[in-house]
Amino acid sequence: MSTPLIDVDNLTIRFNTDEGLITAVENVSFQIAPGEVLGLVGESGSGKSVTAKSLMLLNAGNTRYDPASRITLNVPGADPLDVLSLKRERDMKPVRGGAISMIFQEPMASFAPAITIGDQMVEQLLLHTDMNKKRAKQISIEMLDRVGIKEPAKRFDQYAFEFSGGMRQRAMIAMALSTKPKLLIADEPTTALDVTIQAQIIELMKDLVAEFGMGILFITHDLGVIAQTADRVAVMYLGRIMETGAVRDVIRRPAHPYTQGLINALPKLDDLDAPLTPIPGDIPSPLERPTGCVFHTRNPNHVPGSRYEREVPPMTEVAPGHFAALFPEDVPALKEATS
Ligand SMILES: Nc1ncnc2c1ncn2[C@@H]1O[C@H](COP(=O)(O)OP(=O)(O)OP(=O)(O)O)[C@@H](O)[C@H]1O
Repeated sequence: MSTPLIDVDNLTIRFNTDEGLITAVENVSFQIAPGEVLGLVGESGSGKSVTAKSLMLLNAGNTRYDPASRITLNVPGADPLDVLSLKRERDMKPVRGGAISMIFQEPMASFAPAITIGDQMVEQLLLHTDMNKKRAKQISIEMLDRVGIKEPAKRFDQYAFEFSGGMRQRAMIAMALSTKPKLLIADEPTTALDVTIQAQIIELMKDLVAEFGMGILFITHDLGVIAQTADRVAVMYLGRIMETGAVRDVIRRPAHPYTQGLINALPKLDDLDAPLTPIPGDIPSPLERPTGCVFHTRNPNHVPGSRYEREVPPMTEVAPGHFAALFPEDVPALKEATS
């Protein structure tokens, strides 16, 4: 990979709580290149949002980043930025709505109810660019048009409550993209939408990646959405990456039992009578993180007493560019190659 836009290295995030220090993300590493979409997938509570928020330093006040964690933002033409070292609000400007923008599942949360959509878009542009108000209005209307909002000049003067759900999502994308971010973080951006609008939004995002060449971190619990949108995927469980690689390789040939479980839990459209096979058990509380491989307590193939109970398995390359958190002796292809 050429210089990645964002380089997350060994990220460990803990939270100080009344019950003690809990680990939400542990030794997570990934990179995103310009024009690349990385999907981050996993069940609720696996640490996807906390990971994403760390890129913009948006986690709550009780967050403790491990000193060995590094997040480096490489914007072409600028010096590499050590994100976790930023302390002052004004130094954070590049990562908050400048080089990085974020869109959320619930667009209402992104818009102030009593300010028009247009004024909010203009305000954001004035904050992050050198353009004047007239140009900011022009760009905002162009962006509303670009995301498929009809009569954009009229819509510019309306409030979020006057928009339908799908339109609000489009407006939020327009606002997030108007500053031309280098990296877009999309946290479950289509979960609340019906499937037709969801498909339109996904197509729109793909077009925009091609047009602007930005990188996207796309977060979802839905593997089907990942298959449609991402180039590569990282599968998270209880704060750790279990498997990562090109999306087709990971979905067609999942190597880790957790990824296999997520795929088996999906309904099969060609066999609606087939029983769904959810992953057994619930995600343990972060206060009771299993030792060794965090998934061993739910792995249906777990052999009691095996080293997975004590040791954290390394990210083993199971196929070129495709890694899984397994000891090498448990990867069938590697076993054949080495024996
Ligand atoms: N400020 C905080 N203080 C304590 N714990 C927190 C805090 N923020 C997040 N957590 C915990 O961190 C863990 C990971 O949460 P996160 O929201 O990243 O999960 P997620 O994978 O995005 O799930 P979802 O799909 O439900 O959004 C959870 O156990 C959550 O309760």
